[in-house]
Amino acid sequence: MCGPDKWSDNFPIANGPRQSPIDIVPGDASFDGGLKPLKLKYDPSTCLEILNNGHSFQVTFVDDTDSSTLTDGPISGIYRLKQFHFHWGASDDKGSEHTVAGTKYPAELHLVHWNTKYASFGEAASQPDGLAVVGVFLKIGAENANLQKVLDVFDVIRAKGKQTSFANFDPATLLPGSLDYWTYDGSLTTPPLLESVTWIVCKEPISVSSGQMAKFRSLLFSAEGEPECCMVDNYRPPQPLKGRAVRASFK
Ligand SMILES: C[C@H](CNC(=O)c1ccc(S(N)(=O)=O)cc1)Cn1ccc2ccccc21
Ligand SMILES: [Zn+2]
Repeated sequence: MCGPDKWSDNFPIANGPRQSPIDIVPGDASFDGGLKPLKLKYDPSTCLEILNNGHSFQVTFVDDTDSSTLTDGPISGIYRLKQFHFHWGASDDKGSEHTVAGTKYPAELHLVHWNTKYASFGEAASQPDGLAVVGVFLKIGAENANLQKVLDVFDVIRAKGKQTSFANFDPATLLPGSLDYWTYDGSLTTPPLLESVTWIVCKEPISVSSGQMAKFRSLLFSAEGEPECCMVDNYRPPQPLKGRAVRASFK
């Protein structure tokens, strides 16, 4: 498996100056009163499909209009929602990409948005201000009924390459009550590891039950007809901060 340790062979940017994820140390983050509250406006009718892409599962959205957008927060302009996906572990003690003072969460949600000053996601993905990803930690607790709507279609997308239509899902139902956040300049956490992401990591986690985490682990990295390989530990470990500032939207 070409795990994270091998990525620098093919993607030298893996050792670049603004790689993600990072360990967020709350005491080292500087409160910035100039940061605006996040403004997330999502239209469930833009939800299109859900697919197993072999390294996670993702829910993709129609992004040819400003129906589902991220504005304000640390960014300027309008960023459109392209997709959301998750990262998780083989057990409940690991799985998130960002960590908080060394604490790993069992999973992390990423809502991926692209800057509409560029013509498309693909073009934006190679620009330093091209993408904005909202990260939300998942913490073991009560069953999450909104998340369950996504898990209920896993049987149809169990193997790599499988996809199915997925309509009228409102990603706002996966957001925590508080949208307090940390923000820093970073990258995609999977190859091509492009340094084009303004990261916006929510301080408050959402809940997931242990049984629901087991459902995540029922997905496969492998395609149909291949030896079954459980989709687990699809997270990149924290990368060097290299002098970057992490700002907090809250005191
Ligand atoms: C970079 C793209 C594939 N990667 C991603 O989209 C991606 C998004 C978010 C993360 S994370 N874990 O940091 O949130 C990681 C990878 C390939 N690609 C290149 C051009 C392009 C055009 C349309 C669709 C995909 C395209
Ligand atoms: Zn991700």
